[in-house]
Amino acid sequence: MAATVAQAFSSLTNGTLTPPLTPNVNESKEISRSTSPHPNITSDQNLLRLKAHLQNLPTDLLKHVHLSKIRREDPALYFSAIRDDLTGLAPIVYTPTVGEACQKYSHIYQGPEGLYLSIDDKDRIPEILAEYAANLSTTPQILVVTDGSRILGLGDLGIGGMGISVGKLNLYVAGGGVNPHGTLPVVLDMGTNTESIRNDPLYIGLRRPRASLEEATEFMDKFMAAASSAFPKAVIQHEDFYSEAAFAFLEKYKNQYRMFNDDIEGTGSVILGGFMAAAKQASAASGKALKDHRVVFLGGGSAAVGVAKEMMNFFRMQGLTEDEARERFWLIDTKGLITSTRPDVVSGKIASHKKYFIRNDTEGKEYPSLADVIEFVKPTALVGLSTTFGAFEEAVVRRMAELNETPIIFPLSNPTSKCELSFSDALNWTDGKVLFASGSPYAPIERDGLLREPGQGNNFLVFPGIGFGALQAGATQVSEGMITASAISLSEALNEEEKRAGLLYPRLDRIREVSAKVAAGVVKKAQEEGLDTNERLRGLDHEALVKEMNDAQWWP
Ligand SMILES: NC(=O)c1ccc[n+]([C@@H]2O[C@H](COP(=O)([O-])OP(=O)(O)OC[C@H]3O[C@@H](n4cnc5c(N)ncnc54)[C@H](O)[C@@H]3O)[C@@H](O)[C@H]2O)c1
Ligand SMILES: O=C(O)C[C@H](O)C(=O)O
Ligand SMILES: [Mg+2]
Repeated sequence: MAATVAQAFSSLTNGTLTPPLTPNVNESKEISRSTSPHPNITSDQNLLRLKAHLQNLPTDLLKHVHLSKIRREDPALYFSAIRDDLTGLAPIVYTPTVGEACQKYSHIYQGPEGLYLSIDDKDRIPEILAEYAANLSTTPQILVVTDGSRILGLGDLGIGGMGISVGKLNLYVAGGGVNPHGTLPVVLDMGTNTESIRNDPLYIGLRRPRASLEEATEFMDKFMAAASSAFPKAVIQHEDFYSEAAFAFLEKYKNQYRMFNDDIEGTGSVILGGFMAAAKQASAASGKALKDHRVVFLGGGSAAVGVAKEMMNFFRMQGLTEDEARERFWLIDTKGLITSTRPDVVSGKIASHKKYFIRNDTEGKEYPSLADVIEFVKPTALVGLSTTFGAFEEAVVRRMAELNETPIIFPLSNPTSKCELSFSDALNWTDGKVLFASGSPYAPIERDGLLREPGQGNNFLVFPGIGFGALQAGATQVSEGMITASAISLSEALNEEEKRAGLLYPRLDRIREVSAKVAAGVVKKAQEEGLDTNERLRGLDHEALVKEMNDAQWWP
């Protein structure tokens, strides 16, 4: 049985040429008489029908599946629905439902959604991509590529990772204004280490253990070279690679191709942006200097290390040196606080990406639990990137509220089933004092007659602007400076009303405006660093650049 099903889908994992997310679609507003069952059906009516149908579907996954079908058949209709209700539909087309869709990818599969490349075809990648490019009538501008090895906090989902590439590109279009015809989701199928997936008769990916990092790098080298040659102007976003591979690929390709890693750099940017607002509010309440904030991280993977490194810029902006800025951070992984005296550190077995944040000032004492570390550090901020549901327990959260007038608590793991702390517990256990942002969305809560709105510290607030800005600038690279510029632009995008309401991030219904500002910041920095090639945008001031970005956005 398994073999038959695998054979039936073998074309998928054989570098089959599949159309991009939304190929060659007729975008005319009225349906033509020849194809419509009735000449009076209008696009407005179709939109109303879609909204009504979605309301009648009982689960978020069914809504996700239905919307995926609409996206393939009629992208203008799909993106019109999202335009009208991004706040309501983002949780369906993106985090958290996209996580479940990736887990069940082979079960809900309705047809190809992008480019599926198999490691078995690694020697043919240049030909496959060249042929693919030759058959397209529109040129991809943004590629989101994953190997499915670490999808959100859900582990190795193999070819199911395609769902996340598609989900990210949905946000590029809806939030960033990229033309859907210019988006290309890619999954690199290198096997999966999740045995239950390999043994699932419906699984459409390669039934082999995941390739080693060495083999994967050989494949990636070919993919990056071939993709950059087939689509020379495109921006390539790396997504949800397991941490070791994520860092290895970023380091290898960063200066060579127009690429960035969303989990390391996009997340770094969005959390730096939110922390700038939170630290300001916390310092105003406590009188503590901005440079004296102390940040504890639960998690030592690509997201935690990427965010901590990017957040160091906050302290450098306060005048601290690199070493002084680094000393503001304490990282905890499954073995406890990362100290120079911990056995895996002493033996050199610790993963190389964690080494930068080893604490040298613990005098031989170890701090195995989060509660121990909180007592030792007395932090002002607590960040969760640990993939562990409920890891911010009541005692820890209450202690944060005792130590701080307004504790900053960011449980950022996705999806909701992996989140370290819910918004309601955060409010209850801090007596409403918390400055809160989570990776997956929570609904606002009324408390003491006030509507408390949680922040959503998710990289979707910046990656559309980073990619779009890099594209518009014709940037040759996506530099660290451009990433930091995106965070600063995000923090400056809060409007007066949002500031008065104490929000850490702009509201989602303004995402197009925010993305244009983020993109403008990215373009400006590319120009300053001499990485831009679009001469037309040179010499424009910030306002003019924002207008250019707005004008360049695609609307359904
Ligand atoms: N909000 C966002 O925008 C955003 C962006 C990127 C990643 N994330 C989320 O961050 C999470 C981590 O991603 P990653 O790539 O770093 O994954 P990872 O698996 O590489 O890292 C997880 C880290 O957490 C540590 N850990 C696990 N359980 C722990 C526990 N109980 N106590 C202490 N440490 C523990 C592990 O040792 C590891 O260092 C995922 O859930 C992902 O969805 C969120
Ligand atoms: O996909 C998301 O929602 C954010 C992030 O990229 C993640 O990996 O969790
Ligand atoms: Mg991700």
